[in-house]
Amino acid sequence: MSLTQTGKPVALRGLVKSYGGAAPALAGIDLDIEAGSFCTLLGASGSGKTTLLKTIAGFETPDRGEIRIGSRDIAPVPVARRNIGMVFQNYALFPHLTVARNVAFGLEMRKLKRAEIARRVEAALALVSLDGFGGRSPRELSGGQQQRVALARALVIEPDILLMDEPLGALDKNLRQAIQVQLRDLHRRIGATIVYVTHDQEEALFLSDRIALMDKGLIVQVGTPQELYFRPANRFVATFLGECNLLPAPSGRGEIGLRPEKTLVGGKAAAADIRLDGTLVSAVFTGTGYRIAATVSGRAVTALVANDDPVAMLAPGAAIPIGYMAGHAMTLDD
Ligand SMILES: Nc1ncnc2c1ncn2[C@@H]1O[C@H](COP(=O)(O)OP(=O)(O)OP(=O)(O)O)[C@@H](O)[C@H]1O
Repeated sequence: MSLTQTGKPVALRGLVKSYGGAAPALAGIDLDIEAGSFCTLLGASGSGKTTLLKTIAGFETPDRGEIRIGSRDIAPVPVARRNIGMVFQNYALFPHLTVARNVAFGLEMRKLKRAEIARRVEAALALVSLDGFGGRSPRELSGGQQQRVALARALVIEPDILLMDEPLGALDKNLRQAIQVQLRDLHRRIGATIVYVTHDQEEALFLSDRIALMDKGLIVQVGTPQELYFRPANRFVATFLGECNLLPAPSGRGEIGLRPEKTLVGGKAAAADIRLDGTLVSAVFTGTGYRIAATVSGRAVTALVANDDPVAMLAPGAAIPIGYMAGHAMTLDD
């Protein structure tokens, strides 16, 4: 048996949630998540990501607004009947139960037949590459393996949507990257709708079909990773997602955003559409090249150059031309 399924779409309308503090945790959220897509809620600490996830799950009740999963309004539906899978940072496995019993938990609650439970548990463990681990205790597993058990436990109930709150937050960087690859692959195979919370922008870029960037209880911009990276709506998005140089617009009104990889320095700036006078601050070796820090009229500018670029050999304080092609300048609303 496989756990392949078609996830359901999620529609959030005008969600407001206040805990009684000065500013609401959710200040009016509108968001459409396509069936079977991987949507990430990205934002700094306190932006409202977890509150939004808990509201969808049913652990928090919104003050206002509507949540639809598929065609049904889930406001009146209790947590246990929402058919939502959940995975959190601290795996919350039952330490006294075997891996198989942990995974079986949701199915036992639903009173499925024993043979059916065994079959689905086996399929779920295979899905997360833990075949043969059913008889072990969670204590005998690594952090990454425990997180995969938590994932199998969430998937085994064939949820309409899968909510994940910083599931890789407790893992070290190498393991996190390995599990990101597995998770992306798994999502492609099973077709579940996933709503994923992280504050790690690289993780969001790597995993998501769409990213909803949150700030102060609002969604600032939603789009594909490429849309947010190349067409940020405003300065906040431009600087939150990836690095961004901010320079005065050639028109003299407002600023433009320029990615370091589109920032030309030294000889390469000679052919640029827009040329500026810069001063070298430092050139730091990164392995793949040098990271150039410079200033232009008192503003900090970062550029990336190849290992053999003569600019990297100059002394700090040297005058260096800086430039960019007009098409690479990102117009920012504010
Ligand atoms: N149970 C609660 N009682 C009171 N205030 C809360 C509660 N939970 C969250 N908040 C407040 O609501 C706001 C949003 O918190 P939330 O946990 O949703 O943010 P987050 O983006 O998930 O942050 P983090 O990345 O740190 O988990 C914060 O100002 C937080 O202090």
